[in-house]
Amino acid sequence: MSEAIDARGVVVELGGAPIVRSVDLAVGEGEVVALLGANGSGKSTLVRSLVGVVPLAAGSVRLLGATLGRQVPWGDVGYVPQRVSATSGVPATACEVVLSGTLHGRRLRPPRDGRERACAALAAVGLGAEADTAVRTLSGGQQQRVLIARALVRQPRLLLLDEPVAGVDVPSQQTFARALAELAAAGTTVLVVLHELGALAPLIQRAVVLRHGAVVHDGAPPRPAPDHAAAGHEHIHPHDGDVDPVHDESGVTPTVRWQP
Ligand SMILES: Nc1ncnc2c1ncn2[C@@H]1O[C@H](COP(=O)(O)OP(=O)(O)OP(=O)(O)O)[C@@H](O)[C@H]1O
Repeated sequence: MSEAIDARGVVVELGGAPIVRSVDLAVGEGEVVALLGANGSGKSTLVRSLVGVVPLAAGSVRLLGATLGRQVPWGDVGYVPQRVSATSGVPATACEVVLSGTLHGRRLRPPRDGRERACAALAAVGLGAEADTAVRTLSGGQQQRVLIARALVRQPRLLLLDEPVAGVDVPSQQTFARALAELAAAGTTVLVVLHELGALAPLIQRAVVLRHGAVVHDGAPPRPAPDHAAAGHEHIHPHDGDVDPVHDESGVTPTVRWQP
């Protein structure tokens, strides 16, 4: 299996402090991997370094077989940052924002079927009825879904999502999970930062857990104990192995919450 992401010895320093500490991360083509960890463990910073938004202090990254830089086929890469208000001041409709996702490199005009594809991508995140709505009038959660649709419309080979469903209502999470499942079935590689697996749990094949900027677990995703997963309860379960997958920064409290 060739690697869609091949990161070796990645170190990121921000404000003079090491935030990501010598991370090796290989994600094979077609894999769906969750990046987990407590607040401040470096998940966003790692993902940002993988797409070149923050510079590497050391190490190397290859995406889709190319060294990070202009050689990467960016048209095949979708990236949705953690919720930002980047769209809130933009006088554009949801459809127009999504259409901009089809533009990259030398492609300066949307494809002929652009609107159709944009509408399909909006429908995939539960916003089919909002295509012509000005994004600035949408809620924060809806704007985040517009950005997800903007990444989906590329029909990317590699999709990096930073907490895509944080603050999104459960039905919309499920709609999004279905869209992601379709992409994954079509062979798209997905690296998704999550606090909880939630609606995406059935898709996640592997979990990488960061703590203090270093990988402390890379393997099976945390899963609920079946006899405890009664509806309406929130449970905390350590992983089956000898490593608890997510701790708070004190290293004491497991914080993998399973919501049935
Ligand atoms: N630009 C910056 N300058 C200095 N420190 C930063 C910067 N950006 C992030 N950090 C610090 O890096 C650490 C990791 O942040 P990061 O956002 O990557 O963590 P995270 O695991 O994604 O957290 P969360 O789950 O809260 O989003 C935090 O301590 C944060 O304060």
